Amino acid sequence: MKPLVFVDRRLPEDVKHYLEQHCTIITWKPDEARSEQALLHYLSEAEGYFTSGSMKINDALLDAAPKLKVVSSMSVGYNHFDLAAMKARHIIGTHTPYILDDTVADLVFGLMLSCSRRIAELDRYIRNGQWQGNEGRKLFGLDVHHRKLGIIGMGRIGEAVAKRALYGFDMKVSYYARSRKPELEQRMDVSYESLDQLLASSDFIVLLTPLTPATKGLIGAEQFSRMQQHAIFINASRGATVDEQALIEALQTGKIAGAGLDVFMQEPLPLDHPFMKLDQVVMTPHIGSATDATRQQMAMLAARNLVNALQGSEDVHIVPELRQ
Ligand SMILES: NC(=O)C1=CN([C@@H]2O[C@H](COP(=O)(O)OP(=O)(O)OC[C@H]3O[C@@H](n4cnc5c(N)ncnc54)[C@H](OP(=O)(O)O)[C@@H]3O)[C@@H](O)[C@H]2O)C=CC1
Ligand SMILES: O=CC(=O)O
Repeated sequence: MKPLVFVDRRLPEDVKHYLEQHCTIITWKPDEARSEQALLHYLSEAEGYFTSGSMKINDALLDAAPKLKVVSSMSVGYNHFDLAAMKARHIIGTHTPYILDDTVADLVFGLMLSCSRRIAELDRYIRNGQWQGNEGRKLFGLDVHHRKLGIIGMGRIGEAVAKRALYGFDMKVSYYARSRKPELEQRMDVSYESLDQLLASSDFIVLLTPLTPATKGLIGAEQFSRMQQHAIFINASRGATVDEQALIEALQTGKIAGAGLDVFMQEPLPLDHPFMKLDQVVMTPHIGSATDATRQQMAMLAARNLVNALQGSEDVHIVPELRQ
């Protein structure tokens, strides 16, 4: 008998077809309200759960899903996994690393360029009928090329960002991570700096760590105070890695020049959020990996992870903390 799996999102046709060959799929009914209660009901019989990160995989969910063996997340980040709760129940938790690196790195560069050359702000300027044609320096921005980029979290995506900076924009690149990376430093012209050094010396600072207990609030008031006044800060990791109130103050008081944000403490961001009033902030709605091609590959990889894990195959991207 095929295992029952709950799928919490619409799948591309070929991914659905692949899953159906190996599993019996249950999913939301058309127009069904996506309540937690309904989800727990669906999960009560499921052996597999295909998710995208919107639900916390915690004790409450796992208690309601006694047959669950595998949670396959269509994301590389897995801060929605309560690792202790999953470990205690021997749940296999999988994610989709590598295939989205270039797509996310492209967005990071988009945010860097948009902040420094004021693309979003000046788009609004034209649309508002403000363009006179004699503005001069008023519309000037900052160069990206030949400046210094500091990457906090030099993993898969960090490396893809570094590549663009070094080979596309002739930038100087330094990084901070938990461990120093001699192999990477040999392969690419990047150098390790302490967090404080990196913050003080970089023109652009890109945050790309996972959200963990150690990175929660990693960048706060003290860190913003170390940055240069012309620095531009980009967060593409998770909202909670930054103290948003401290970021707002740093922007309002001119401690830093701008911020490009793809992730927020509260998503979707409420309309009355202070970021909305800051022209020097460029925001995107958590779309780092959101291209058709990349999302298609992520969906297929998540489906293969689910099927392979249910079949006991080792060809599965289990998150590091849950590997045997
Ligand atoms: N905005 C979006 O749409 C997307 C956001 N993301 C986010 O990006 C994150 C990174 O993804 P990816 O590059 O694949 O992950 P990796 O695991 O490859 O890289 C993570 C990096 O963060 C570093 N790191 C971890 N903990 C700390 C810490 N406490 N202090 C300093 N550095 C730390 C790691 O250090 P070390 O190498 O020393 O272990 C590593 O260099 C994801 O977890 C997710 O949150 C991912 C995809 C899309
Ligand atoms: O935020 C997206 C992810 O893949 O993680």
